[in-house]
Amino acid sequence: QNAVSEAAQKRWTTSDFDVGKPLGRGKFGHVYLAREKRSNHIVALKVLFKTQLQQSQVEHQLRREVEIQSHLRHPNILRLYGYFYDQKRVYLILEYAARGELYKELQKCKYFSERRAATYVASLARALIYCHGKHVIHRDIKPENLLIGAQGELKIADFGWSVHTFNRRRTMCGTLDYLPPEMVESVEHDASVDIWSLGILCYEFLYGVPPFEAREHSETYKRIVQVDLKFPPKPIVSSYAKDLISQMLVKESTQRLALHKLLEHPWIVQNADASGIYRG
Ligand SMILES: CC(C)NC(=O)[C@H]1CCC[C@H]1Nc1nc(Nc2ccc(C(=O)N(C)C3CCN(C)CC3)cc2)ncc1C(F)(F)F
Repeated sequence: QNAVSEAAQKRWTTSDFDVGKPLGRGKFGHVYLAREKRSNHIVALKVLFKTQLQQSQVEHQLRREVEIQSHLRHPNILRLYGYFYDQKRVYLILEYAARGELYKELQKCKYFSERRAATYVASLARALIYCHGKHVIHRDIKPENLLIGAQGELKIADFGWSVHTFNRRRTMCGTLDYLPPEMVESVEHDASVDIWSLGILCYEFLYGVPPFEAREHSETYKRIVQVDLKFPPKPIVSSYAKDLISQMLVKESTQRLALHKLLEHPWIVQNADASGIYRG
């Protein structure tokens, strides 16, 4: 039985790990560098306090996050190896991303070069094609949810908002009529929400700010629904990049550029490093 499938089934406890330095704070608790004693495998241990989870009523979201992320295997998706809990805490055993948080990197650089942005966008598109192929929508693609691996590759993390869209085929053989409301989950949107978010992310990689940012939420909301997309004169960005972003930030979700078409777009073809690794 290989280590991975063993990891998925094993009953873990904190005594299986040497817990090291804190990597930072997540939404519901701290994240620590840790080493699994038997395999010497370095991981990130995310510790969540049950009281906080209960207060925010996110237990079902956490269960969905664990269920979805533990089954995904892709180089640009952060692995979730397993979880365990004790009296007061839930522990997620996650892949350690050695180069840390992308949003900090973006803050430091202000904005990325077209090659770096295109390399990241292409690797995220490949990860989303993989997710959508498994009827999983991430729904929360943004710099804060992206980490950087040891080779400089991007890792989508935090599937807290992801959903497993209902596989209609499975239910279409039986009639929908007998399914209770909670089963016919109203996934009011489809995978194209991730294409929109990837377009927002591409813009922010190149300009350092998201396209519809405004002082007031009401203002941002208006700019989004009107798709009030403007490209500032600085920093200078190629017209190919603007063309790609304009094809993704389309109000009609069915008209957004499909992810496999994105990978053939001239801006991606000319700028993205095929391995998904930005080497500077
Ligand atoms: C997606 C999600 C929303 N985000 C998170 O969960 C955040 C919340 C806290 C940490 C991060 N979670 C993770 N972080 C890593 N790696 C990592 C993070 C930070 C640094 C870093 O820059 N320092 C330690 C620096 C070193 C220098 N000092 C000065 C500042 C901190 C280096 C490596 N791997 C896996 C995870 C994961 F996701 F598995 F938990």
